[in-house]
Amino acid sequence: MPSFTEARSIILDRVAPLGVERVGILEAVGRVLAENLIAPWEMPLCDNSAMDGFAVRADDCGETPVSLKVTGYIPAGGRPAGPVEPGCAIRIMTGAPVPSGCDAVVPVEETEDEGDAVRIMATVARRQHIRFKGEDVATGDIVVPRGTLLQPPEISMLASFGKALVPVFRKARVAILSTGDELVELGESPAPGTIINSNALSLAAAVRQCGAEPVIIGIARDNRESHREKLAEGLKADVLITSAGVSAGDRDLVRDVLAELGAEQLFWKVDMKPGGPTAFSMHGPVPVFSLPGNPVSTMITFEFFVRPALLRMMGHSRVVRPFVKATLLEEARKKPGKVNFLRVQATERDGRLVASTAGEQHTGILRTMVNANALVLLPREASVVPAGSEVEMMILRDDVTMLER
Ligand SMILES: Nc1nc2c(c(=O)[nH]1)N[C@H]1C(S)=C(S)[C@@H](COP(=O)(O)OP(=O)(O)OC[C@H]3O[C@@H](n4cnc5c(N)ncnc54)[C@H](O)[C@@H]3O)O[C@H]1N2
Ligand code: MOO
Repeated sequence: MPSFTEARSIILDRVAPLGVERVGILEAVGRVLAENLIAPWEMPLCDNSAMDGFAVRADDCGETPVSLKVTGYIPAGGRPAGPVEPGCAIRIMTGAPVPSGCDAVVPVEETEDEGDAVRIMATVARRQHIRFKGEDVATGDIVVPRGTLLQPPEISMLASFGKALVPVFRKARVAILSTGDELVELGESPAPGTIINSNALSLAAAVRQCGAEPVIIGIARDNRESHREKLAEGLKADVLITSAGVSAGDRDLVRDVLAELGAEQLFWKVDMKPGGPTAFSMHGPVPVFSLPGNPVSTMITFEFFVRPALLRMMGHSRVVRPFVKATLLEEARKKPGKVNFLRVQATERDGRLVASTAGEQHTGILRTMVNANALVLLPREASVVPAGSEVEMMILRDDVTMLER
């Protein structure tokens, strides 16, 4: 039986980035750039002022205070002005091209207005307050490499070079199939013995959170025909996720029917709890994740196995949530023989991460998952992990280290 890291490696060895598509620049946020952005021109395009003030010749300002005749004005967006005569200055705004002959800009705060002239009060160094042509980016520089996750700074760079359409890795289309005769759809009333198909929604939410596109294809009932029909439909997507029907029950048909449809099973059962009965197979290029049906197990196995795969398929290079060190605040107990993941509430206390249990840890308890923001790894052979132990913890929610104000 593979460990969860071995199982994840088996998956990641089998998946690769999908194709490339061009999307509008704002649609590209959160996506991964599929081609290097090479600067088609330099930036800035000309020497320009970094301050509102006066463009001067530094040589005229050897001894300050000194008065210079103001012979012109260049606003931002103004045209580059001709050479400036010795003893003269040009009023200039931030971003405006520095006129030829000038080699420094004096901020307005360091001057006094004298009508037709300006009095320069502070000392002036050559090159001060000028943004030089090409100092940011040279023509031909790779300014955003292929594989970069696009965030506002990269969007700024793309926009600066006129890229309205951006090549990004395609979104994965992820089919989500629930299985089981006990399931009813959201909107129907549950009765004893039935259960609302919440896994389809939690999985769709998780898929969407990864930036992929969920396609909920409904419920396969507990017979071979229904499984065959629904699984075949799901296999048309880039990825198929099923929930339930993978443990030892006599109606657990998912793996069987997948094999019948030609899928190659790469593992079934992982050394972890929750999530033990997870199976993974490939049907041609389509990865198929068969997740256990307990809603908690479904979400946890999505985190460990599906999320990294979807991210890789969409071009991300950082695909695995890390484990960080934390101090466990209460004793945890378990049966030896399997790695367990304890659902915890993580917080930062005096600069250290601490974890306390998020509630009853039975896999059937959904509320504990709602209360949790992290998982603590309890090692395979441990039976008691004492309070105060340093443990490995995986943070699941992005706001854990944000401050409440
Ligand atoms: N004899 C054994 N029994 C079980 C084992 C085992 O190893 N031997 N493993 C247990 C573990 S661990 C888990 S996890 C579950 C996983 O079983 P399945 O994946 O086959 O899922 P089901 O038994 O069909 O359902 C489990 C549970 O989840 C509920 N469920 C199912 N689908 C949904 C859905 N779409 N939305 C919400 N809830 C769902 C279902 O009603 C059950 O309560 O097996 C143990 N048994
Ligand atoms: O592995 Mo099951 O997912 O423990 O409840």
